Amino acid sequence: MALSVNDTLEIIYNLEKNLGFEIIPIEKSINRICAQEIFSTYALPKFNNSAMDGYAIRYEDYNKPLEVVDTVFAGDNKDIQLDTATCVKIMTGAKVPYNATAIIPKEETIINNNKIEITKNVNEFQHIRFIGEDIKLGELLIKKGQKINFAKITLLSSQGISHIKVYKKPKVAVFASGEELKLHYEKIEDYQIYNSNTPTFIARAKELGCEVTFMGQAKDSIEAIKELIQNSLDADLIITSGGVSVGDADFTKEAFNTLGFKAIFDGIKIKPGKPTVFGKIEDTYILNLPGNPLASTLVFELFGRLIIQKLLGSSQIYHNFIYAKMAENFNNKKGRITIIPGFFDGEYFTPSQKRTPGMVSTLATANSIIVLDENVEKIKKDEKIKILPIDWKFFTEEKKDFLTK
Ligand SMILES: Nc1nc2c(c(=O)[nH]1)N[C@H]1C(S)=C(S)[C@@H](COP(=O)(O)OP(=O)(O)OC[C@H]3O[C@@H](n4cnc5c(N)ncnc54)[C@H](O)[C@@H]3O)O[C@H]1N2
Ligand code: MOO
Repeated sequence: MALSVNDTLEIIYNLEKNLGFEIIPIEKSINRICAQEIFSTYALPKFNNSAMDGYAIRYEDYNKPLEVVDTVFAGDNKDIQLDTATCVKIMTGAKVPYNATAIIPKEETIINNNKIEITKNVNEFQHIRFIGEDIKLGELLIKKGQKINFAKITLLSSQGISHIKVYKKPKVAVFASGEELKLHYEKIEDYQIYNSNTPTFIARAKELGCEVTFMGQAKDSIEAIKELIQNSLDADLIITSGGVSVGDADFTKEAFNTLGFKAIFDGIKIKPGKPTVFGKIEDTYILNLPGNPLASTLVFELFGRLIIQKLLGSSQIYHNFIYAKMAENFNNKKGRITIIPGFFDGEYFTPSQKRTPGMVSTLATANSIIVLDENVEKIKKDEKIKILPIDWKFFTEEKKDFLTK
């Protein structure tokens, strides 16, 4: 029995997996998922320091000529106390004297006989960067399950943290079966086709942060498929495609079953991709996608990516979306939740024209999907829709004015 989309998603949200971890240098942690809570061990700034090259003064003295009694550079460790009508020359980043309550930028002073006069209005505490105003001591900086990106590296390095605990990359094994299939580097006959699904899922699983192994390609026989499955069982997830429907040569399901496969779901009430099967042999999850190239990739984008988020240890396991407008009137056959690929230009979503389940060309020009409720029959031009990005570096080939005015 095919499962509803909601039930399928609930199963994925609640998947269980013991995730291994490793401790690695932060330089190697980009795109990895943090497996610990990281708290600050230093306040930042560590001490009150100057935001300008200029003079540190006592605010109450600002309208007097002030004698320059010392100079402090960034990195100096001087404990200075200002007397009445004195100031110190100070550099950006240098420690502010204990009782200094304003910094005067150099260009707002006139210096004469080692005394400065201030030429502009002064506000109390101006240009002082106060201890802890950026990061407080003991503040939670990175949560378990968050992805490390360049900005998290900023946090870690600013705290002098050299190594962190991250979840191990999920091991993903990919293979395909089908007598008609050949790999892209093989010679093919007129009656054969290239296997495009396996390279697709290898590439996508790598993009999503997995350690991926290509296991090979089985002939359409139970024995051949069984061998591939057995060789893949040290993976956390096997992704395979094809052989799930009812054709006479669809042996994949049978091969899995003879190896103790426990189905978690068998079929999803979705279009395309209904014959998707998901289950487990021992500790290895198995996602058996339909053979049709577009069907398998779309179903993977909606469900497979979330399975991978779970296996990565990410706390972001739900789809987010962007509101957009439909670029044209659109008709849909109602009855099943439907995934429509298309192109989002930053404002409008244009459904891909060619999008039948067996096509391979569609996603190369799409960058997002919309998922239509089973009752949707029509969407009007300009109607508000929710898009799920599938290619999320937001650059464009078209020159655009991106300034908010
Ligand atoms: N009588 C029925 N026939 C079909 C049904 C059905 O319910 N009743 N469902 C259709 C749907 S929906 C889909 S999707 C496909 C699923 O078929 P399989 O998953 O068993 O896949 P195959 O039969 O092996 O192949 C389908 C199609 O995809 C091509 N293919 C397969 N693997 C690859 C690959 N690695 N790279 C590129 N192309 C691949 C294959 O050549 C076929 O054209 O079943 C429908 N039929
Ligand atoms: O999974 Mo099939 O491609 O729905 O048509």
